[in-house]
Amino acid sequence: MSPSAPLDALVVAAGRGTRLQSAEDTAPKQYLPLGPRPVLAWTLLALAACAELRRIQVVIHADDGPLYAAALDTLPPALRARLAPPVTGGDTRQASVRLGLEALAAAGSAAGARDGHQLEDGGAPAFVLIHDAARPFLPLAVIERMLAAFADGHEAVLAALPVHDTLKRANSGGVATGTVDRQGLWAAQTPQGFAFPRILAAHRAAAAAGLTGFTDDTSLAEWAGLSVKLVEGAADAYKITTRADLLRARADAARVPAGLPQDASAMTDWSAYPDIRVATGYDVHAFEPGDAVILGGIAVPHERKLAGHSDADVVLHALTDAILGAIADRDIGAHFPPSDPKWKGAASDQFLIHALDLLAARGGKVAHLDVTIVCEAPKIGPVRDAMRERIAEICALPLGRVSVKATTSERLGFTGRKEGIAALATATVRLPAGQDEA
Ligand SMILES: Nc1ccn([C@@H]2O[C@H](COP(=O)(O)OP(=O)(O)OP(=O)(O)O)[C@@H](O)[C@H]2O)c(=O)n1
Ligand SMILES: C[C@](O)(CO)[C@H](O)COP(=O)(O)O
Repeated sequence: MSPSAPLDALVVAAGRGTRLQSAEDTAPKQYLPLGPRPVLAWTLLALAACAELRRIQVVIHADDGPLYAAALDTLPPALRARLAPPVTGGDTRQASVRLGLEALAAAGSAAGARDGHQLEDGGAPAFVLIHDAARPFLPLAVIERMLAAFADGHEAVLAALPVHDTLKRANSGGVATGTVDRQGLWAAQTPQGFAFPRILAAHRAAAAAGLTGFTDDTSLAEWAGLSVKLVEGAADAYKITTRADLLRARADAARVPAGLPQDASAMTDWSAYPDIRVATGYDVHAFEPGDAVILGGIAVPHERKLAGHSDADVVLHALTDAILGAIADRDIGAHFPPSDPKWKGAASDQFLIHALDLLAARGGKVAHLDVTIVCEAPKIGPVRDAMRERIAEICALPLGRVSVKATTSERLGFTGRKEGIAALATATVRLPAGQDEA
């Protein structure tokens, strides 16, 4: 995939959610609320985090026009402008995907003419990511792994997770009849990404052959002879299928900092945030005996660990202070006193999330984060990207807005003597006008 090859997403949202629906629910699962917005709106926000994505085609049920319109009302204009007019789906997921693909193909032949919609059609895409509306919390890192696979020349790419549970086959009476070898088994998620002409042809061929039973697009692609490349999916990209999944999603939505959906920066109209603030944070922790340090939210194997009341993650602590600095709201110690036993051994992502919540409460957004780690060891280069990904995930930021750097202090001072690690962070945040109160 060349950087300029047009990439579109297709979101299938025409199902009825029969495995979840009960008397309590007034709508199919993709329109049920998860905090401030329905499932489908979260899904679109997550996809829109991908700056390379040109347009999103949603496939809806013929009965769901008003529900779809209400879902769109919860989204910012910048995102709505990237949506093609919705098209009506079919009786199966397979049929809905095919109808969505046909709409994207038709965009190629009727550029700019559909429904007088403001979106510049610009032709059919070169690549398409097909995604379930029912998977609202797709991390941007998964999309980035898929784009990397396209760039490596793969024409069909599946986000999937290795199966870790022992698998049983059972009879209709619920009695085990055998154990399935899980070696080499993966659970398919979405997105599933394809060279657009290849998946369109495959779906057309399956329909022409009267084959209607494909539960996902990569099984159809395999049938059509495409080789499917697996990339690592994410536990967070789970599908809402049952009521238990819905309750899990409601809890997850509550943990996402208010006003900071997953693509907060990618979709932001920054002109609405004229108050630009840059603040710094600094933290130091000493080494003590151990076998790994926690840095930037990940465990880095090392001959020592960092001593501290919490997990002693200097990187997340420095970032937390930088964000608190930008909103002039004291420092991490004031919010999370080391004297409070509650924070003993605490994972530091919660400190950072608290600072992000305070920023969001003022209507603000993070524009950029930059950290410098000062230590002789461990080596930061090999874990830099994992650290960036974890920070981006915690802060709901695109990866391109998170920077991690490292330096030694030339064997000078306490870091040079390998007595501990220091981290310096800079946060650039943007706020709406009028946030001057102390
Ligand atoms: N005719 C269909 C069936 C499913 N889907 C979409 O495909 C995704 C994955 O399907 P699934 O979880 O099975 O959704 P439902 O079919 O709605 O659920 P159920 O099988 O419980 O009825 C969902 O986003 C769903 O809206 C669709 O667009 N058209
Ligand atoms: C596409 C899919 O979400 C991949 O896991 C899945 O196949 C949808 O099928 P379901 O059986 O209807 O959940």
